[in-house]
Amino acid sequence: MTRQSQDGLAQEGQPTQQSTARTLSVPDGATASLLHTVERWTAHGWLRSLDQALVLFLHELDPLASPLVLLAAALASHQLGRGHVCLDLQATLDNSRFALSLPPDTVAQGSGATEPTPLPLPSELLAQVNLLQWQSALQASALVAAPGKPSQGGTPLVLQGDRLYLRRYWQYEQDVAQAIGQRITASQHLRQGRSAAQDAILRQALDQLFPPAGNQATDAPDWQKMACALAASSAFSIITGGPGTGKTTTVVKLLALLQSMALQQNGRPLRICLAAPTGKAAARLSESIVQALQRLGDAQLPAVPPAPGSGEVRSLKPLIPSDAQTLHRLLGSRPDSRHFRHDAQHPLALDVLVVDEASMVDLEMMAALLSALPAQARLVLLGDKDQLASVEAGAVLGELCAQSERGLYWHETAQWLQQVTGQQVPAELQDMAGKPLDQAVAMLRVSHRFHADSGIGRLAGVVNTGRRKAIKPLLKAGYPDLAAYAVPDLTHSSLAQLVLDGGGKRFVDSAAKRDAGPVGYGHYLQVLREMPANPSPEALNQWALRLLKAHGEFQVLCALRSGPWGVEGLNERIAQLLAHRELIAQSSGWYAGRPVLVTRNDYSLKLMNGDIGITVQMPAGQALDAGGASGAAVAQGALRVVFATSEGLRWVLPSRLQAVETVYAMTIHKSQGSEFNHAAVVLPPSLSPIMTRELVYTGITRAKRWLTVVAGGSSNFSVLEEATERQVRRSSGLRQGEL
Ligand SMILES: Nc1ncnc2c1ncn2[C@@H]1O[C@H](COP(=O)(O)OP(=O)(O)OP(=O)(O)O)[C@@H](O)[C@H]1O
Repeated sequence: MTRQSQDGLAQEGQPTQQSTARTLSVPDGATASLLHTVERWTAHGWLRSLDQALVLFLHELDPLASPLVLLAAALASHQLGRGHVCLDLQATLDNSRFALSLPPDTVAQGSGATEPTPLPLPSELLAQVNLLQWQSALQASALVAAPGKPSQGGTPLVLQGDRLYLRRYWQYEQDVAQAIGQRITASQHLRQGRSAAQDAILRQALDQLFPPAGNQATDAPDWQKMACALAASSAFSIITGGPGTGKTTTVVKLLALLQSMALQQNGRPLRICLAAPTGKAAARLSESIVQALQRLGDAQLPAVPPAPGSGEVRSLKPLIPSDAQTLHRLLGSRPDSRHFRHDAQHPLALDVLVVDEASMVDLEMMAALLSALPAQARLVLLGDKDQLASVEAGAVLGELCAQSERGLYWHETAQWLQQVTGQQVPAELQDMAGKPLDQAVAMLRVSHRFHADSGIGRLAGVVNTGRRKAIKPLLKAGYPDLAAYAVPDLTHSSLAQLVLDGGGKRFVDSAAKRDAGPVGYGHYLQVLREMPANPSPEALNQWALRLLKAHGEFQVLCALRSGPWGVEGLNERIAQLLAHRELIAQSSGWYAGRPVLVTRNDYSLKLMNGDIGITVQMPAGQALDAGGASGAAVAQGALRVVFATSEGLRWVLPSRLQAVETVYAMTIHKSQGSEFNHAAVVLPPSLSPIMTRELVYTGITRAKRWLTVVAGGSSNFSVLEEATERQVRRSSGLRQGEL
């Protein structure tokens, strides 16, 4: 039972000796009660040990700290584990039932039924507390720094309005806001100081790069052209948009534009770097840049002056790099340290940095990146603001783009865009209440990948705008690229069909039933059997590339890790199924055909978190080193796992792979930054806290050509409908200031 303490926080029965013994001093009744509750929450897995350790540390630092402060600290730390940068006090009071990450049914039942005193919930503890009381307790605490208090440089907690931070995260947020703010201010001065002659040159280059063909028929403004103009005139810019809206196409044109301007101005090309948060995303960016460069006709490229000392006409294309690297590699990560080789004292040597899949960049990484960026360098972030936020705390891109649907362009921004692009910003996207940041964000609004009759594009749009009622009719409408069906249990034949041959018969499109249709895992396992006899190293490498490509054609995605409909259950079931069909020799351990996902960067093996490899049985005497060149001969039948990395193929001994898992099924979280010709999103029978609009949208948009949506159990897609209504709002204060 809970009763009330003097400071308004409800308390439970007396603590055990064990809990008080952990603290340095003997706490008073209310504090002891809170410490006891925190201990029990941790024991039940409602809090992390890390959260409890923080509370004990704070109590040691200040034995007089109010239980309200200790509770706030526990919840703030817990929120970090859920991706929130801070604890939003008001939101917690409004919805204190969900202050801990418990499935709602566990909350309702409590879990202390078998214990002497029922386990109190945060909602019970906070029942009599209001925002003012909580803020006052925090303001008064020696552990908390807050505006208006005398300097409290070293306090572990910081209160900013109704947001409580652990100091480190408050600092990251300050640093990020300040660094972006500085770049935006510099850009405003830059744009204001532009001469009419400079704008005329810019307009000419933009007209050349963006010939008017595509958009004339629709009267829609050419957002790619406007995005390019905004980014070309800003030290910081964001180009956001859904799949296939042309982010890479635009950035390649931007880089061509920036190089041509640099060559005109001082004869020297810019040092450009491309990066992404994961190895997979970096590889995909490289691929997309190469393709976008191929599509860019020479006639579209602005003229550049001849190289000094030679009369030769220079081409811009070689000056646009296509090799992207991970952010960790760019910044120079060090083993066992959260500090990078590059920081404010050792800045990166570059003039332009393009970061793709920026929605996956967490706050700490963004702070590190901005601090290592030289003041004069330009930063361009690319990403889809509606995708899942980073695994670690923060939702930087989402927050910076929070207003991008509404544009909020100032009149002067719209006027300047009209002047240099000839494009009109629609009146409804102009608003003098916009902030400086809004002037640096461009949202691409037309998908060029999905046709008007594409089910994938429509489903993504319906989910993204929360139109729950439109989902089922859309799934049943017979779109050629979309199949949706229920699978009552994991042994059902339709799941087997999907996994083996892609379930082409389920698609309306007749092409889907022919060779060019969607494939399942049977496809790459067939290629596996086609290893050439006695191959030369080159022939083996060619075959391995074909194998990896075939594997990338299809992927089963799911929301959860554990349970029968999670990665664990599906991996086991799919492996059994393939073994039963004799497509693989066994369903556990290491065997030819086992696809594995790297779950941690391994710099010695040059493998990145997210890389996928296939286990293969080597031909007799084949001599290959890890890089695919000739090396020590391997015994007949020895297993190697082959990976395609940015530096070519790598052949690795299974025993050297420390952090890998089988990847017949992959969580949607892990799939971010990847795309598959055919993606099958398998939904669990019931809703779990992890299932949100962002998760489902991210899953759907992994499919490039074919999408299968499987409703597990008897849910009949209600899980999809319900998840669509749940949007993640990560607490943070990035947009609270002048940004
Ligand atoms: N203005 C345009 N007109 C016609 N097609 C376009 C246009 N812009 C891009 N495309 C085409 O759309 C496809 C996707 O373009 P791009 O790769 O640039 O998009 P993206 O937003 O980077 O996609 P992703 O979702 O892979 O990140 C490409 O095939 C490209 O040729």
